[in-house]
Amino acid sequence: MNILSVTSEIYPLVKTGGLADVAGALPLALKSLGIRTRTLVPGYPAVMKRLAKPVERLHLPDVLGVGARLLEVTCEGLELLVLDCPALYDRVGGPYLDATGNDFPDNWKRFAALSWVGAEIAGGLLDDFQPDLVHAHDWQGALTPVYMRYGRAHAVPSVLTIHNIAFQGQFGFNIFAELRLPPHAFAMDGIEYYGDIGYLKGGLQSATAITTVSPSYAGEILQPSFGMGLEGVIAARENVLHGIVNGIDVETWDPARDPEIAAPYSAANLKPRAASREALCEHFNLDRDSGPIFSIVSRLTWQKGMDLLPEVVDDLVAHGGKLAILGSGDAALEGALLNAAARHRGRIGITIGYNEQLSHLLQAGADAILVPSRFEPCGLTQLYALRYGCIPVVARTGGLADTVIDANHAALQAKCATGVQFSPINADGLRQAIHRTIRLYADRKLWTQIQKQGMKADVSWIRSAGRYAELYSSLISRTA
Ligand SMILES: Nc1ncnc2c1ncn2[C@@H]1O[C@H](COP(=O)(O)OP(=O)(O)O[C@H]2O[C@H](CO)[C@@H](O)[C@H](O)[C@H]2O)[C@@H](O)[C@H]1O
Repeated sequence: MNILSVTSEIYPLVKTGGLADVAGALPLALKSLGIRTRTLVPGYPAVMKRLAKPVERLHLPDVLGVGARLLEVTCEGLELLVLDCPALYDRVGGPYLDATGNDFPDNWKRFAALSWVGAEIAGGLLDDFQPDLVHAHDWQGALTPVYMRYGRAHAVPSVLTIHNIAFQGQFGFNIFAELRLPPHAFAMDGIEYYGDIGYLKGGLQSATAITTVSPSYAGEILQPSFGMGLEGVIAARENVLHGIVNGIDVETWDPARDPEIAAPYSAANLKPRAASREALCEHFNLDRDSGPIFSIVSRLTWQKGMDLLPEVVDDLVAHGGKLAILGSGDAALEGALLNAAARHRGRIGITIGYNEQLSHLLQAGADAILVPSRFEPCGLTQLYALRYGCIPVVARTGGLADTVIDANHAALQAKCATGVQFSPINADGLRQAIHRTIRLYADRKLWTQIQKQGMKADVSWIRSAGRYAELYSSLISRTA
């Protein structure tokens, strides 16, 4: 089976969040099931500099009006097709934002071009690679099924995965002519979205099947409170909606072999965690007392519930806890958390920024991680935490609810608890969850039991890759 994946990020080449982790890990997991995935990604500078001896497959003189090349290369075990289009991607900044943090004004064209090329490949652009199915991700890949539907690849099945419905790719009608879609694509069952153009909306209308990254979130996005305006579109396609929980790359995230942590350890011997705890205290300038260390590895945004933190930190410290924060995002939140750290020297430490290495040390050295997200399609940090014996303290929503077993009385009795869940998702809920975690931490035997139980949880891709494989097969056989 040949799959074309279309994504705007892929670990380890370019990552701003969980999409990159999934786009990077799923092809490797599918490979062991005999499924070959090639991934189409934009040739940002971060990608181009990682490519060793890429092969130029095609010169594309007119990708929505700009010239481009399609390169082929294998990198870190991933088979990549790189859209090298300097006019669209050779920029200072990240994949979506310029150096000052603003959206590139032509993002609509940058990702329409990616999707257009994806659809062309589905339609037979490459003589040695005919995808049996196309798997597109988020709004940046969402026009792929749209171009397929209105073009020559209409018979090839497609899957669109929603990783974050908060980002929908909505643009003014004025771009329509430049997208080179037929006039009838601007319709309610196409890409028209409240008089504008909706990339994710169009993708949801056009893909053969829709997935999101946990069963609970698949149910939630049918409701107005989570669907962010798309609940009606999704409800109309509920019969092709699937929730498949994410796995993690258990090779990269393995406390027994992780070069980024102070000492390797496993569930059989958790003692070496102490070395990472010490390194973490050193980095974040935290007191060396035995109080529990909570951690945060997150975008500092409302989605992630990070605005709740300033409201609970004084209480966390008053109860003997410490907090190590790694994140960046909303400037006002960064300011509030820097202020909290300044008020609580030795108890709260913060590193503003994105730091992959440090995120590993936090999982290995902290006692618990706080994930108070307002909504969370799946969430990956709690899965890394489970694998590292760092107790996840999570809001009861989406994939967080599906992957962490709350340490309630029954679960503790049955020895199956792996973390702490809380609701309602507000400052009081989080405060209560922190109190409960501190009480659990005081019982060292119980705490170790929860750590070990979490480390036993299957967070690998094996099961979920199997579910994607089943879905792909069923769609391919239906359209064959
Ligand atoms: N400052 C920092 N330094 C280093 N690493 C940092 C960091 N901030 C975040 N990260 C890392 O970025 C990733 C974040 O992934 P998440 O799944 O938690 O959320 P995200 O909202 O990006 O993903 C969306 O897509 C994914 C994938 O489907 C869903 O799990 C999720 O629910 C959805 O919102 C993790 O690998 C985390 O360790």
